[in-house]
Amino acid sequence: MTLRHPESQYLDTLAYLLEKGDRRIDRTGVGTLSMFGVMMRFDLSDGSFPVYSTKKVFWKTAVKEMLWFLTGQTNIRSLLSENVRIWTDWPLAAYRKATGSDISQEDFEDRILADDAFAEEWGDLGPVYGKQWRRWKGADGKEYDQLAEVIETLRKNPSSRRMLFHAWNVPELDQMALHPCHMTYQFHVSNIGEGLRQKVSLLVLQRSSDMGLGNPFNVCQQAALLAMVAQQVDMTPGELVWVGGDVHLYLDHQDLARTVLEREPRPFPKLRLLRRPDSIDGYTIDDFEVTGYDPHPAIEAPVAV
Ligand SMILES: Nc1nc(=O)c2c([nH]1)NC[C@@H]1CN(c3ccc(C(=O)N[C@@H](CCC(=O)O)C(=O)O)cc3)CN21
Ligand SMILES: O=c1ccn([C@H]2C[C@H](O)[C@@H](COP(=O)(O)O)O2)c(=O)[nH]1
Repeated sequence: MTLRHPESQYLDTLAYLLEKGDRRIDRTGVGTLSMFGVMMRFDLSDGSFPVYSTKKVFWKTAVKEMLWFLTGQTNIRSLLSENVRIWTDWPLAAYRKATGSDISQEDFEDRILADDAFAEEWGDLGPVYGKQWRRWKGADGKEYDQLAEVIETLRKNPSSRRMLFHAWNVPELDQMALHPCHMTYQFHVSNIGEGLRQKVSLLVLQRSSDMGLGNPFNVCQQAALLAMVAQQVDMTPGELVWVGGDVHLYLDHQDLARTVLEREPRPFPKLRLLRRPDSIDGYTIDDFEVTGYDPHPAIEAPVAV
């Protein structure tokens, strides 16, 4: 028996959604085909970087979003200054609704970049991922750096079953532009005490997943996070285990899904980190070298807001 390409986990999910997905209305009003409960596993131990090949994935944009989470920032201004525009729709919708203005996305983005006060008032997404990962505010008034704690435990007590951070901060949910989708990141170390190099794996629980746009981004940025954490704790990256709750295909992404299903997956590229920064806070996009990425063409698709 030969193993199938790991990307077939993605493609099989899309095929299932197209054929048997539960057709349901959703918060955005677009409508989805959905299934509840999916697991995909990607082995990163040979340097593979799970960037899907059946459509071009803008992996740099996805990794830049992950680096932005790591900074703890929640304002889209720092994303825009890196030319990442995937979060603009939500503050833009809030601005248009509050002011009645019909400002274009470009003008809104230019103003966020140029005008400090405007950026502060209209560019913030509320206490989303970065805030919760790095500065979770406890009832005791203290701020908790969940990610730093996980890295510390990986180094000092790698057999722990308590190595996780999460973003589902109940009292702050209603201040967030969107509730966290990738909400729990749990780490696990194998090869402890066997004289072999230790391997660290990551399981992500994603309560809601847009398979057309979000999932290709999420899988590769989560693999990038695992590569960074592994490097920081001197371990080999093991598996990325991706678990989805409500896994869905928006109704206006059905052609996208049919197109990728007609394509033959190509080998995943390899990821190499070119530098070892002193801490998890030291990475930049230039540290990521991706070789052998030869995808089929990009497919444009609308995002449900
Ligand atoms: N409906 C929905 N789906 C999502 O995936 C999603 C949200 N909302 N809201 C929050 C973030 C924003 N995310 C996004 C938003 C847009 C793209 C997107 O448009 N991707 C295009 C172009 C990428 C680019 O311009 O660099 C793509 O082809 O992948 C991807 C992820 C992921 N999340
Ligand atoms: O990283 C992300 C962020 C968001 N999504 C998708 C999943 C859903 O389609 C929407 C969020 O809507 P909810 O009504 O809050 O579930 O965004 C994603 O796939 N990946």
